[in-house]
Amino acid sequence: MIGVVVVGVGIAGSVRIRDLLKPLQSSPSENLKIVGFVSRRDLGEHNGVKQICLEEALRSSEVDAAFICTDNQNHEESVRRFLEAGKHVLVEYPMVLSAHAAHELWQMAEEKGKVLHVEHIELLTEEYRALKKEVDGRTLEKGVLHFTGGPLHKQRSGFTAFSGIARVTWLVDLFGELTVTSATQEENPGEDYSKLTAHFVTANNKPVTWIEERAPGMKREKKVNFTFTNGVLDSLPPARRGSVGPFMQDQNLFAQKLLGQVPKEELAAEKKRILYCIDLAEKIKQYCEH
Ligand SMILES: NC(=O)C1=CN([C@@H]2O[C@H](COP(=O)(O)OP(=O)(O)OC[C@H]3O[C@@H](n4cnc5c(N)ncnc54)[C@H](OP(=O)(O)O)[C@@H]3O)[C@@H](O)[C@H]2O)C=CC1
Ligand SMILES: C=CC1=C(C)/C(=C/c2[nH]c(/C=C3N=C(/C=C4\NC(=O)C(C)=C4C=C)C(C)=C\3CCC(=O)O)c(CCC(=O)O)c2C)NC1=O
Repeated sequence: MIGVVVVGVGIAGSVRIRDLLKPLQSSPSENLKIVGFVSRRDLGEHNGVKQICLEEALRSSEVDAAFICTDNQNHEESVRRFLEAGKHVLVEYPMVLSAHAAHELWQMAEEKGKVLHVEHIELLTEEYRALKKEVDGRTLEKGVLHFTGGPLHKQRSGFTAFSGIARVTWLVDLFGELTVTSATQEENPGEDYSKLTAHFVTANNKPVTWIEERAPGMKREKKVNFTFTNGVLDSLPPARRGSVGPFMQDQNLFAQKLLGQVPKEELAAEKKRILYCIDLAEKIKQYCEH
């Protein structure tokens, strides 16, 4: 069995603990065993799982892997410490809040011979699968992806291009290579309002726009408007509810990696996409700062 600790017990951490306690039958996740969780708060236990301190988690020979489910600001330090301690790491997206740290930590994982897995559940939802199917094979003329949601804690979540990396990942997975041509951020701290607008071009020089807008009371929603040579897609296609939730699918993928069941080419493509998207986020940040 592969011993796992969950670090950070918020929405994501609680789902992780739940899924580790109840793996899908005959799935790779059955090889994972939760040995405890780490929290900066004193929680004692959660769903019958005991709290252990960070130092113990790093030191314990029972712990083979850590799930980093803390706020974005904490990811870099936690990933680094668990890799240094010789543990495999699963980290919730965004992996870290700078391109430099992302490349450095990936290199570190490779030197240590450890699996570094970044959760990207936005690619595993039925909503996205339906969209991808609709877009596949069509030629884009121009596109807009507009996300809205409630405000985030700026310090803990990091710059919008990183906290919203799931939208960048959608665009890259749908349309391939993108180049940032400009980006701006409007903010009204008094009203907790923020709006990021980033402009890209595709490899064929077609414009793509990403808008990430957050304010109190704004519904978590994604709107698309994609113009193709053969028509317009102006809403997300309907999707059925999947039988396996995205976090559980992600956990299975991580377990498969630990078991050496994922082909090298697939691992390399995934790493390339993750670092490529983080590099785009860094570019967007630079545009907004200048
Ligand atoms: N929620 C989701 O659906 C998804 C989340 N993610 C990613 O997962 C990570 C964590 O996100 P999420 O779980 O949503 O964030 P939360 O705000 O729910 O939790 C973040 C951290 O805050 C601490 N915390 C949680 N509740 C409280 C509380 N009541 N009082 C004080 N501290 C608290 C926990 O750390 P501690 O236990 O150490 O105190 C926790 O790890 C982020 O990187 C996010 O981007 C990615 C995809 C989907
Ligand atoms: C209800 C409040 C609620 C909160 C606070 C919430 C937080 C939240 N959801 C996220 C993504 C995500 N969240 C979900 C799904 C969920 N996540 C959930 O907490 C729940 C309850 C579901 C599903 C019913 C998915 C699939 C993603 C990936 C990005 C996407 O496709 O939207 C992220 C990562 C950053 C981002 O992409 O914006 C955060 C912080 N999501 C919420 O729905």
